[in-house]
Amino acid sequence: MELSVSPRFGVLLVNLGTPDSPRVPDVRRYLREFLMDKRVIDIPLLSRWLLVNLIIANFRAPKSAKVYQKVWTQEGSPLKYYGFRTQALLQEALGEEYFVRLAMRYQKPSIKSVLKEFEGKHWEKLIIIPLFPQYASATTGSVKEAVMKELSRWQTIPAVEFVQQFYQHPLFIKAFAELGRKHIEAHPYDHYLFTYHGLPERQIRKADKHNYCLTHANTAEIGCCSSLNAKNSVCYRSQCFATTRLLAKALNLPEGSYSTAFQSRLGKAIWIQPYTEDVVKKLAQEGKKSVLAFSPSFVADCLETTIEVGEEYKELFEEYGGEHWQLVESLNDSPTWIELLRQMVLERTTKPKALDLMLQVIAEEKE
Ligand SMILES: C=CC1=C(C)c2cc3[nH]c(cc4nc(cc5[nH]c(cc1n2)c(C)c5CCC(=O)O)C(CCC(=O)O)=C4C)c(C)c3C=C
Ligand SMILES: [Fe+2]
Ligand SMILES: [Fe+2]
Repeated sequence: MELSVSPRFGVLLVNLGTPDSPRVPDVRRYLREFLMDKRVIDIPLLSRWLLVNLIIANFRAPKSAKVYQKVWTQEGSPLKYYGFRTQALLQEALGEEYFVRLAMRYQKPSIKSVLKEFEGKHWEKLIIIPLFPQYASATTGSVKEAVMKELSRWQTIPAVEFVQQFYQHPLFIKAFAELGRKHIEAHPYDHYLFTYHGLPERQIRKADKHNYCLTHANTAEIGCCSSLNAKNSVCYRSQCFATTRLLAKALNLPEGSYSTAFQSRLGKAIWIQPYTEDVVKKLAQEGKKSVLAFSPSFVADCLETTIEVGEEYKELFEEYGGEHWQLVESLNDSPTWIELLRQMVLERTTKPKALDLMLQVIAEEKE
């Protein structure tokens, strides 16, 4: 979209990133950059370097490349394709007072290169939106660190606001509920599964300044995450359970008909539980025949949704006796998702309506 007036506000959307192509060297380069991030693999530098450059680069990269080949489309990586669609649709929705760009935390387009487009212009404010609904140091935290590092080099640093999380924003819940409802209306399901990207338990404990999280004897049970409170509001696992509760409510799912689980474990450390793999097997063994699976830690379809949830867990479910498995597509370029982004920007760049009203009343009283 051509902008005819100078925009007042900059909007930077940042997603995780994806390889340039599904070829092994590109996947290796992507995994190296991603997993050398100390917020992602939070172990000492030497151990991380050895793990990434010896094990991951040689053994994981060729395996991951095969999976990337499956998810790749004519438009390339879905994560990038939907990222650019979102950028264009949000630019259109916000209009010429806003300048919207997409960057990736790893690989291209890099945060550094995209912020160059913003540098040296007069901004009333920059709004940075890490595209992760639930906060984790490995994702949102890492984006914030990388953006702050770049901005710190600017001569004039404008007002900047980061979106910290949106796991309970009414429009986020509405957007996923709308997508799920279409499937529910078309087919009855025995069970609903909400499967989120996992995290090492160690990272949850590090973020927990109250020694509150994961103190339950059986960390596979909901335990500390059964409700949100002042002690666990920064806990990624708690935020995921909160998203599940809100979606279950929006969709009128009866208590007991839905579960929360965590996928995509990497390495030997203990990750947050229950693991999706175990839950899928258990559901099939209990005699559940049809499952509708949501993946609400992702805002765009990617390897982790299309292949891991849509294909691998489906196969596992069928292997253990399940019959019908359906993945709910991600937000991708859905109108409610674009509206959520627009609202999150407007909430930070326009005066609240109540304030406008108050100012109007004061002005009228003076007259
Ligand atoms: C939704 C938020 C995400 C969190 C939290 C997260 C943590 C995390 N991830 C890894 C390791 C891998 N993740 C991979 C892919 C991947 N991860 C996310 C999102 C989160 N990761 C997305 C959106 C994707 C897909 C990217 C795409 O191009 O489609 C991969 C690469 C794929 C593979 O080889 O399996 C790895 C590896 C860790 C270690 C971690 C937390 C510490
Ligand atoms: Fe990941
Ligand atoms: Fe917690």
